[in-house]
Amino acid sequence: MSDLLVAGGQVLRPDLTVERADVLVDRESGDVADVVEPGTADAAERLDASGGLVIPGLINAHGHVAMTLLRGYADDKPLDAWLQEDIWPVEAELTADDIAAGAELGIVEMIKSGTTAFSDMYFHVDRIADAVERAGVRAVLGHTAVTVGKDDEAARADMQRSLDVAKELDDAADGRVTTTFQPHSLTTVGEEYLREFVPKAREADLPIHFHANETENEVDPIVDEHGLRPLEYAADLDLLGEDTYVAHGVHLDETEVELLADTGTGVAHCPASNMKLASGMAPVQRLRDAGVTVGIGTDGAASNNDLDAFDEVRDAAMIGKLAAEDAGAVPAEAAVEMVTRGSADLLGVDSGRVEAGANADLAVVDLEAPHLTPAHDLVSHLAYAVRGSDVRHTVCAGEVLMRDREVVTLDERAVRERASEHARDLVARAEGDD
Ligand SMILES: N[C@@H](CCSC[C@H]1O[C@@H](n2cnc3c(=O)[nH]cnc32)[C@H](O)[C@@H]1O)C(=O)O
Ligand SMILES: [Zn+2]
Repeated sequence: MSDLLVAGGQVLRPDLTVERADVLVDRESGDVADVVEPGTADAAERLDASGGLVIPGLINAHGHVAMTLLRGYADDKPLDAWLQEDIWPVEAELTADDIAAGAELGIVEMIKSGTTAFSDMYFHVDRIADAVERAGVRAVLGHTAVTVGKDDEAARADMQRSLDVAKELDDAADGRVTTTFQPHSLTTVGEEYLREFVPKAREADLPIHFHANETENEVDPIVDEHGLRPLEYAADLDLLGEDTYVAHGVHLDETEVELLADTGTGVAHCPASNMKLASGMAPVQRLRDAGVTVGIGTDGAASNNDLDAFDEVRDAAMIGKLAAEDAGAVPAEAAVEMVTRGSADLLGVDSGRVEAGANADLAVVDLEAPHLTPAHDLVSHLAYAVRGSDVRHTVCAGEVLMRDREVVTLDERAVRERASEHARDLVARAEGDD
């Protein structure tokens, strides 16, 4: 038998109701086989969910996982200054081994806080895919291309690399890795390169992911140069569509919201990063009202500064109310829906719901804690009160990744030690070069 039974707890159903049930997992297919009456099924392996809530593993729709190495390295600056003065000079020194160490750290952090899938934009992506494979999580990866500051040959090579990596790594790690073509943003990739390479990505049927409308500094130059709003410019470049999702979408006008809705383009909302870099407040309720699919992401650990998706759900609910000036905006159900079904839609994975046939990507949240007492409404708790450290077990593709708060696929202590070493050496190299 290759079944796993997550037994003895309550289960969050796709309609966001909660019931007492056991979840039967078919480890062969990696799917949920059934959600059954408590005590009516048995299996070769059991995970104890008593006193807990079984939820779909959270899905982190946008980030840069290896940036865990830069956590706390540079804070308290706006995006442009932060990237140009602090982050890019250090990233220029990053080796493939650094990125492997940072990716492992980020993945361990996500497994520990109940995240089973993430979307990532970075480089040395083969090493990130390798970490994903060993850790057992699910990821949508890609090589992020930047052309500003590069000569024509280097710029074209970077764009080509984004295409090549997306083709090569698609379906890696037994299908747990899929890919996107990734121009970094509309201001860090020149128009000529977008005109040349976006059609190639479309031809190859590659989904597309890029940063858009994150800060006002990113909007104004496009309006000045093209006389178009950034997403109108993106539409003109054939960048929008059902298999495109943009990160951020903070500064959007009404035309752009409609463009997103009409083209089926998704938005990965990153509330903590937007607050920390003072980028602005994404109009999340307006996007949802217009029918835009919104997922939730942490962005990199250097602008957050953690990868706990529960924090992000709470931030999304909070800042969504501020942005709409309405305490009824982005209610708990909406926030929970975004980090599960919404993010799953963006990533193109059949996760984010505990239901027969869906991927068995699950987390069990321990409810026996003072900050989760009493339990009037567990969806409210998931949005406003649960923390990543409340997660007891994590399962992805039917395999147990964390049991009783202990990560079983990677050695947490070794991963932390290796990452600390790489981070220290990296910063020494970068600062020594000045
Ligand atoms: N720096 C590389 C490739 C970029 S990877 C993705 C980039 O996104 C950067 N990044 C992280 N967070 C954000 C954000 O919020 N907005 C824009 N870029 C970000 C990150 O530091 C990283 O440099 C090159 O020059 O070719
Ligand atoms: Zn980002």
